[in-house]
Order: sequence, then C-alpha cells, then structure tokens
Amino acid sequence: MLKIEGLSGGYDNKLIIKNVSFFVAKGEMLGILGPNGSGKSTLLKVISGILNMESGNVLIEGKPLKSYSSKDLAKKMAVLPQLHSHAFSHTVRDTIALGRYPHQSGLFSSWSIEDEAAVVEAMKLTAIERYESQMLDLLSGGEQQRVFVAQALAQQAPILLLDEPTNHLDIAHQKQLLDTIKTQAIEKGITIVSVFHDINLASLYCDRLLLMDQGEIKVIGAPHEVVTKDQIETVYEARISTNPHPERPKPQITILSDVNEKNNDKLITTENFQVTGELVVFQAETQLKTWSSAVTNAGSGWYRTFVNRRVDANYACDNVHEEMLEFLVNRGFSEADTVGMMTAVNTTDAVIKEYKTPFGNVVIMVTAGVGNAVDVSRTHEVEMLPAIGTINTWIIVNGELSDEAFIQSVITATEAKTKALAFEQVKDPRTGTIATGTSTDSILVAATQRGVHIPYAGPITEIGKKIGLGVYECTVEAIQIYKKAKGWD
Ligand SMILES: Nc1ncnc2c1ncn2[C@@H]1O[C@H](COP(=O)(O)OP(=O)(O)OP(=O)(O)O)[C@@H](O)[C@H]1O
Repeated sequence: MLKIEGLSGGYDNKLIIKNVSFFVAKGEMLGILGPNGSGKSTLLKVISGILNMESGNVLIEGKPLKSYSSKDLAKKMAVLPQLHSHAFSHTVRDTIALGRYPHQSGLFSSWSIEDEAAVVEAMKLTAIERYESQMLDLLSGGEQQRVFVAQALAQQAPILLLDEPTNHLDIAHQKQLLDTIKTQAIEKGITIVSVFHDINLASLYCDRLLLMDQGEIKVIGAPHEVVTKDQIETVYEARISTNPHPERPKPQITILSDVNEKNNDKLITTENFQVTGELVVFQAETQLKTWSSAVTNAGSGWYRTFVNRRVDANYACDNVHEEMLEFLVNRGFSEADTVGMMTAVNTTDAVIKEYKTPFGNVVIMVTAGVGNAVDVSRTHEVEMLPAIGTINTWIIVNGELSDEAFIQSVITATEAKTKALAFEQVKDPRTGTIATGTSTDSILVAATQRGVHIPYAGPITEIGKKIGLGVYECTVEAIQIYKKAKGWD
C-alpha cells in the first residue's frame, strides 16, 4: 500500500531523514516512535509531500508520490499534522467539511450526499456531533484535536498519516480515538502510519512499530520486538522497565525514577505482627512489594498490611471477595493497603518466626489446618469436595527481591511445606497417601525492596536456605499445634 525506499530529506541544507525504508500493508497500523527531534514529524512530512525528498522514493499503491496531482494525492492520503494553525475561525462542521475538498469537482462544486454522509460519520466516530455549530477556537485543546482527526477521517482516504493523534486528549478520549482509528483499519482496510509519544499506546494499538533514532530507523517490527528494555533505554536515554499488558501480548513500559526519596530503613521483624482471636495482622510503615494468592489484593502490588482472618469452619459465601473486603473495611483496613487471606484455624495458633541471614532477617508466618490435606498427585482419582482447612504461608524479606527470586521463594516454600507434611505423616484421607498440601493453600511473599539485591531464592542461596528451613519448621510446628487441638495424637 505504502512503500518507502531509501528516503532522505529534511529542511534547507539540513538532512534530517536518512535512508529510511519500510513497507506498510493495506489495513496495517504502523506506529512511529522516537525521542524529541529524532525526525518523526519530518518523516511524515516527506512521505506526505509537504517537504521535498532529497533522495529515495515514496510509492503509493505502486506509483511514485510525484506522479499524483495534489488533489489525487489527497484522495489517497489524509494527513493530521502535529500543530494546527487556523488563521480564521470556522465552525466545527465547516472545519471538518474542509476534509472533503479533494472530492469536490468543478469551479462551483456542490455539496453531495456523500460529502454530507462523510462529515456526519466523521463527527460520530470522534464523538464531536454536539459541538457541530460551535466555533473551533472556543473549544478545548482536546476537543479541537478531535475535530482535526474528524477532518482527516472525512477525507476518506485509504491512507491516514497521523502526527500524535492523541495529543491533548484525556485517557478516555485517547482510548476512544485509537479504538476508532484501529477499527477503521480493521473494518475498512485503511492503512495508518501514526507518530506516538506514548510508547504504551503505540504498543497496544499498532501492528508494528518503527523506532527512529537521529533520523534513521533503529528497529522496525512487532511491538514485542521493538519495546524492549535495551532498545528503549538506549534510544530515549531514560531508565525504564518493561511489563506485560494484562490482556494482550503488547509490552508496556514503566519509567524508573532516579530521585532518591527519603527511605524508611526500619527492618521488618516479628514485632510487626499482632495476633488476636480473629486475626493475624502484619503491619509495616511503608509498602512492601507483594506477590500472593490471597482473597483480597491477590497478584503483585505494593501493600503494607497483611491480614490472615479466622473464619468459621462452615464459612460459605456467594461472593467471597466482596464479603472479605467488607469485613476488612469494617475493621478499619484500607483496600488500597491490605492483602487479606482466610483460615479456619485458630489465629492464636499461628507460628511466626524470624530467621537471620547475613543481609537482613526473613520473617515467616504459617497457619496450618490439615483436616483437608490432599495428595496432589492423586487428586484426579477422587472426588474433591469443597472443604475448609488451609495452610497459609507468609514469607517477608528484608531485601530487594528480583522477579526470579519472588517465584523461587514460592517454589522453595512449597517444597518445604510438603516436606513438613511428610515429616508429620499427614495423609490424604481419600487415598491414604502422604499429603502434599491442602486443596486451598495460599501463599504470600513480600519484600521491602530496600537493602541487598537478592537475584535468586532457590535452596542454593542464603535466602533460599532460610526460607526452606523457616517454612519447614513453622509448618511442622503449626501442624503439631493443629493435631493437638484436634486431639489427633
Ligand atoms: N522547519 C524546520 N526547519 C529546520 N529544521 C527543522 C524544522 N522543523 C524541525 N526541524 C529539525 O528537524 C529535526 C527533527 O524534527 P522533527 O520535528 O521531525 O522531530 P520529531 O521526532 O517529530 O520531534 P518531536 O518528538 O519533538 O515532535 C529537529 O532537529 C528539528 O530541530
């Protein structure tokens, strides 16, 4: 659809774009990324013919740009420039109607049904119908931006060149506009080349990305090939991390700050715990990075309060998340700060211990109800009925855990827990074999993310050794307390 071959160009005596080549297929959305001054806008201007090229070729449907008359070119390609200047004030409708000029013929061209339909549709797509009769210069920056996008859409060209289409837009309008543009690409086969400053939006919406660096292509490819830590950090000269988008394989970036904020250097100890007949509560002064399979605030996040709540053995509820949240809020815990788990065992039977390491202590908390113990290798053979009885394990680390270390902590802790069940000869009552856990165990790993960097947490590491020993000892003790309470021994 659009082929760029060895394109070079720029301003008088100043070559900005150097030897740029790429191809955009019909219906494809290509995002152009790059730092300020890297030549993104200049590239769009050379492609659209606003600036003359120094060398190379721009082929539209196989024909060179220069072979098109300006009107024919406007039928093929609509352009949304970066900055809009309007010498005199128009109404919104008149501004959008200007997008129809390539479709008008003759000296006294008349407004056709198609023209009207295109303007109405463009207003609808950009949700600006209600501003139709207003003067453009009385609209907000974001509203004006949507009018100019509508003007480009009204042109009904098969190629759209957009320079920062989401400029000035709030997040709802960014989403709405990009959803609209992307839908045009998918449903009408419109080819889109768009400059973005927002790497995350570009990654989310574009099929491919082109990263510019000083007028040249640094890399072009699918978002996951372009949005890598190394490439983005090198080209933008900013520290970032990449993280997965929650719904799609489109990497997102997070800026990492280099500002030193006042740190709280207080170490986590068993003093951070309080136990009542209803709750085991851990509270820290500042948030810890936390990964858990809890009821409230599961997954990863930063929290300062962890709650292990005792529920009745007959606890049943349609919406456990809602009920648990209500419980926490009623007791003064904030949803934003708290990870919440449940257990049916006496909270006063929780085993909480501190383990010394060369760099800072690891604190472990275990509550173990093993009346519902299972042999995980045999659960497929038997009918598993919902049952109360859970081992909840918390591992709280003074140190900075890597992602690997968080996951390895879970592995190490699970192995230690299973060993504790074997040592205590806890059996799955259905199969009569040694249990490996219960059917509803939960785990929490949290770290202060201050102090020593801990890259790994397997049993070969200092931290792994303490997690292994700690979870084993605490679980054995918790099982023994449980057995005593139930009169098993
Ligand atoms: N009209 C102009 N005359 C001369 N040089 C210009 C002109 N417009 C831009 N430049 C120069 O061209 C280079 C590339 O600018 P361009 O606007 O293409 O960058 P960009 O990647 O779009 O940047 P931004 O992210 O800031 O919008 C810059 O060094 C800029 O100073």
